[in-house]
Amino acid sequence: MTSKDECAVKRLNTGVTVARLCPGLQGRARGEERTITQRLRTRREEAPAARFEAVGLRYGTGPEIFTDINFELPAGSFHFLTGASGAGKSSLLSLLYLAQRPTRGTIRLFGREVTTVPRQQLPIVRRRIGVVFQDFRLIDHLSTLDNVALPLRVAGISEDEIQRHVPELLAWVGLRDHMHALPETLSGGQKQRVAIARAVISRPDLLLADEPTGNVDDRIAMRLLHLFIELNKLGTTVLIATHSEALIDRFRFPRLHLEGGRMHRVTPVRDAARVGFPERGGRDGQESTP
Ligand SMILES: Nc1ncnc2c1ncn2[C@@H]1O[C@H](COP(=O)(O)OP(=O)(O)OP(=O)(O)O)[C@@H](O)[C@H]1O
Repeated sequence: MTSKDECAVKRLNTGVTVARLCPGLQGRARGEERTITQRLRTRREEAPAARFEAVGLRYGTGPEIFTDINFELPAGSFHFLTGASGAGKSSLLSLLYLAQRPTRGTIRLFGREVTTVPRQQLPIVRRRIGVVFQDFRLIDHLSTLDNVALPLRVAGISEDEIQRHVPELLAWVGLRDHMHALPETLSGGQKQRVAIARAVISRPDLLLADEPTGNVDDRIAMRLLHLFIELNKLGTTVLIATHSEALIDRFRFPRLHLEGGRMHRVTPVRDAARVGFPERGGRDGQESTP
């Protein structure tokens, strides 16, 4: 990472800059930002970003990996998703981004029942979701810049806007010198940052990230977390699947923990009294003292 990139990443704490960098889609044009207070007021009236009711899942004829999952992601919330390897974190995320349907139960996204939605209507819901996949899923023949620009191009954002925002966001995540590189020439950590930039560039309503800091060092991991937090302050509901105790300990966000096919809500002990009560921008978790 160059020193210019480092300065850029430090600016992430402002939030205002993230709003400028990630222009968003559909009615969230630049210059039309709602204030945090307006967002808070609106959020109270918003349906939960996601709601699972008695959800079960099995692959083929295998055992049920989820027996009875019930939980809700309130609009604008920030949660970590934890669980031992094989507990079902990636499977839960795949239900949330509609890559598969549950064996039973009901899933609502943004207030809409999606379990039975016809397949051709799924892209409308998916467009509101940004995903950072554990295996990145970059498009091999597209450069870093083109991979990240993809959601904006699909949404019909002008090339002018794309050329203004994408390079700046890439510089922020430390990829200024790799904008024209193909994925095969990037390290695991660099690919991960491309995947993150692609997921956040459209300022989705719901951001799902599967081990988004698994391939980077602690310093960059903290910076990427700040990017998610700033996005969350702008209204995005965030769910991050992670094994990283460093992240979980350092940031006092509530945890959804998968174990034995069920979901358990874990309230950060240090912050137990405050969880659920909006504070500093309405988040129910904040970074603890480093
Ligand atoms: N496509 C699939 N077909 C069959 N079984 C699967 C499939 N995907 C996952 N599983 C099984 O479902 C269970 C949950 O897997 P999943 O990958 O969701 O767990 P995880 O918590 O994300 O694990 P990790 O932390 O190791 O990434 C495991 O037993 C796994 O073998």
